[in-house]
Amino acid sequence: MTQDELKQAVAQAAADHVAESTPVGAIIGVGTGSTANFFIDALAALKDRIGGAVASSEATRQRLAGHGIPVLDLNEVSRIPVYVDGADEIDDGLNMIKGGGGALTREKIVAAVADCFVCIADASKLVDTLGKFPLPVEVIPMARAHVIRELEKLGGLPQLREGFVTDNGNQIVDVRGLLIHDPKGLEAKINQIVGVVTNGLFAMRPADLLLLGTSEGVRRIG
Ligand SMILES: O=C[C@H](O)[C@H](O)[C@H](O)COP(=O)(O)O
Repeated sequence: MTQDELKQAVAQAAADHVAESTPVGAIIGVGTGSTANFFIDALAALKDRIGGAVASSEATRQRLAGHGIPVLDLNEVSRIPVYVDGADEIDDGLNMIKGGGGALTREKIVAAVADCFVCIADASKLVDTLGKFPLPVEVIPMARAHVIRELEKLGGLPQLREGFVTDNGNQIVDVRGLLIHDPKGLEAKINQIVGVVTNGLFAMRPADLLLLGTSEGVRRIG
């Protein structure tokens, strides 16, 4: 199977999970990226059953709207039973690195409101130790140089993502060369650097369920 076919299979499995596990009229949290895009396409078949969706990025908002799925502002929503999103890396404790597409902050906000985080990923994303994928950090532009110096002190090789602006008007610094043995501790430590909005470690709020696309079928972990 190709990587896209694996992504499509987990996206369909997530849409089936939404249909089975949420009440009619539920608001669904929707992530960002190529795997999440397959999920949005699968979710379109449920648009008369769900109450609408909360988007984790402008790109996702546009794709949902293109399918005629109502998109709600998070501030109008008190409960999201399920949030479905991809990941750049995930370990067997369901801690993740996210933000390859730069949407980490809004993703973390929607995930924080959701009762259940379902991660959808092809098998290449499952790793023993997080950190091979450069860790994205969203920074307030005027703090960029300060944050880069502080990230260097943590042992990483930070690099500005040139020409990229997040949906929040900020910049992304990608940190290479980290072997992350304590994802929760590092997530907290980086978030304490003044000028950091958030970083792409999702360890304080890991996924609850991983739907992993393999050539033998979709594996459920968690
Ligand atoms: O900012 C982007 C998100 O965190 C994505 O969920 C992540 O980068 C995975 O994207 P993809 O499904 O395209 O590999």
